[in-house]
Amino acid sequence: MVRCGAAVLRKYGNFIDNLRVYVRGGTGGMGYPRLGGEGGRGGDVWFVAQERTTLKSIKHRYPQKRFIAGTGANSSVKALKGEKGKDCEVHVPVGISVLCDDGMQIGELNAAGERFLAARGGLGGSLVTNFLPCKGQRRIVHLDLKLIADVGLVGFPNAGKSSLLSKISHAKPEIANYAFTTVQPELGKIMYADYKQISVADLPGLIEGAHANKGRGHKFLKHVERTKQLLLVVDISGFQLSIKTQFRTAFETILLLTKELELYKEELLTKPALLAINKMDLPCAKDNLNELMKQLQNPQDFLHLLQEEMIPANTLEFKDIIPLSTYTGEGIEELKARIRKCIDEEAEQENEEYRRKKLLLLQTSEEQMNRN
Ligand SMILES: Nc1nc2c(ncn2[C@@H]2O[C@H](COP(=O)(O)OP(=O)(O)OP(=O)(O)O)[C@@H](O)[C@H]2O)c(=O)[nH]1
Repeated sequence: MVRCGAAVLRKYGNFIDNLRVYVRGGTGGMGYPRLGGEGGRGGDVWFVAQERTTLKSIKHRYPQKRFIAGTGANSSVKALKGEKGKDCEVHVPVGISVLCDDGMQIGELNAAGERFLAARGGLGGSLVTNFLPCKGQRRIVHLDLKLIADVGLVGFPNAGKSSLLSKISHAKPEIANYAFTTVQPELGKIMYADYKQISVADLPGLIEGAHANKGRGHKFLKHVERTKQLLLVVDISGFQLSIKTQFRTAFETILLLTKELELYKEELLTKPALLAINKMDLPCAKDNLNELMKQLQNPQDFLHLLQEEMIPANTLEFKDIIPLSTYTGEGIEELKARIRKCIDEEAEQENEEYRRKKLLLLQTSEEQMNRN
């Protein structure tokens, strides 16, 4: 069991999901005025997405976090057109957003091999520049990592997300009866008999007010953005962060989680969602579940139990609700099957959409050809 905040901080210190770096394109080469020669263009700085790369490893290898491309070659009698400077390629993890210093997003790298031009090299000296070379583009950018996983586990601390992740996948997260045991996103994979794999990310401890960056709010809510499916995990016996905070029933917990997601980004509520109700082995769990199901069927009849600011404007529509216990294993296989079904349905819908668009495109180009 992790007992003190120091341990938590130490573990968190291992995970980096944002890195500020300086990039500079190479300066162009000198032109050759007498012979009208043109200097080589400066090299460019590229970010290239690669599996198994972490921001931490970049920081470790390049502690100065400066990436500068090569200078273009000067024009000479032997080579009137100078050679281009050497490009600088920085391998970054998949799932990176590139942001300017003012927070504006300028690029995204979502698959291995994707490239982003971070800083363009300067032009070589030529007649236009009076044979003087131009400097390369220079700027500070932020590499912001958002995990890409098929399923994101969303729940308040102690709901049993880590326990669930280790039950359904091969991940070995830290588990303890202590809120915020999970302080960095943990990834696992569910393996199916037909070798299909579905990745699941445990997105650590949301708390009330996470949308306003309370706790580690934004740091983790941003990871939810790139998951295809949400799996809300709630403790059937309710949730209380500490003795100083109010106790929340499972129903209240679900509404609060919905509210946090909604306040952070409304679109998150349009993602397909499943609800896992954990700790069904506890005494009174069955009675609590009956009560909760009644509340979920007609939530509007129970909203008076909540303070107004806790009520989300929209509700999450759960594709399935699965009671389970990570202790006894009840419901685990069913959950795995439901996750699979939901992901497959989504993929089928995407394929259908793709086929429809392609057909439309074909029809339009055929019509255009006929008209010509
Ligand atoms: N009775 C019971 N306890 C459970 C069950 N699943 C998890 N727990 C316990 O609940 C506590 C919290 O479990 P975790 O898996 O660490 O919860 P978490 O949601 O990952 O917590 P954070 O890391 O704080 O976000 C631990 O003491 C677990 O042993 C369950 O099915 N039944």
